Amino acid sequence: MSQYKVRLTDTTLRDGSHAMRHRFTEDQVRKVVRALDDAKVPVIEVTHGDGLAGSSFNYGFSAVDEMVLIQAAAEEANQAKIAVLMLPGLGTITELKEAHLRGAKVVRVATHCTEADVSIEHFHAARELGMDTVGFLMLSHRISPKELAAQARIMADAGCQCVYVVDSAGHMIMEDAADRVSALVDELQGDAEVGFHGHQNLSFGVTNSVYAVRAGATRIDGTLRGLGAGAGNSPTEVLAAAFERLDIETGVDVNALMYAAEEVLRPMITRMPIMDRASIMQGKVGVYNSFLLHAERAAERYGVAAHDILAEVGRRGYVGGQEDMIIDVAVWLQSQAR
Ligand SMILES: CC[C@H](O)CC(=O)C(=O)O
Ligand SMILES: [Mn+2]
Repeated sequence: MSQYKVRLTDTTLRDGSHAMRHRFTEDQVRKVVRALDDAKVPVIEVTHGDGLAGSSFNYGFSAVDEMVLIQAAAEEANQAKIAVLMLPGLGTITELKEAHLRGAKVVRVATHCTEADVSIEHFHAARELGMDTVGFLMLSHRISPKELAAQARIMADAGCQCVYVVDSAGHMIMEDAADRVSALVDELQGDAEVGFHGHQNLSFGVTNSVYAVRAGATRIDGTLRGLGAGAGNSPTEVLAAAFERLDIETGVDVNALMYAAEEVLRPMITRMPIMDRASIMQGKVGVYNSFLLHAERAAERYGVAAHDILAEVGRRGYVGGQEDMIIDVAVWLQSQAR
């Protein structure tokens, strides 16, 4: 019997939505959910890339109302639970209740790593609805393992059943992930599980996930073909194959996942995330991956380089939710060039 057991969550239809500019159609969602469900992936996340109610001028409009997509996903899934992401303040309990009515069974409440207290009400509401609850501490590299563990404690005390170390910038390298996961496991003492969400900016998404599992994480995120924000996520099919080789039990069908990645998702992809100059810069300086497309748009508009914008955003320490301030940086860089 394997020493390690892990529950995979696939977020192609949420984090992958960033790379798709939030253009997934209902038919695409149905096909991807069917394929992931056939591969026995236990949790599938479906929402606008920025979570419930993310469809907006600031974050980019969804092609199809996310509630329609959530319901379609719930209709297609036989064994998988459908998860939704929410950022308190953007998504509210009103949207959470509607997502639940449409069939969502899991909510992942995402906050900046120092702001766990803004999730308390959302966890209370989700538990009252009978949903599974997950906390998502974004940009987890920005604070020490000990400080992160204190934030995880706030989430667990509010009713969160699994707290994730989230490498939103793909900045972490091996022990960065392991030390944070260990600190959370020590702090939570079984009051909540610990998860890990990796990105590929420095090509460590899968390796960091292995380190996270060995440090005690029991839930790991991925996306098919690594479709996701910035340089993309840890690819679910690679995680599954690597875990199989390492005797880490996932319960998924690796061949069915490879089919899902290659035959089902690949033809839908309009922009494949890569480790290019801008996304490597995000990993190097620790900038939120969701900023990439915003920086590219500002770069084109103001005639400056996206990687320069992202480097400056890193110096200024911006966090998720400050997307509009990327324009300030682009304007400032343009003025410096004159
Ligand atoms: C919108 C939140 C963000 O994309 C969540 C996430 O996947 C991350 O921080 O990596
Ligand atoms: Mn992500």
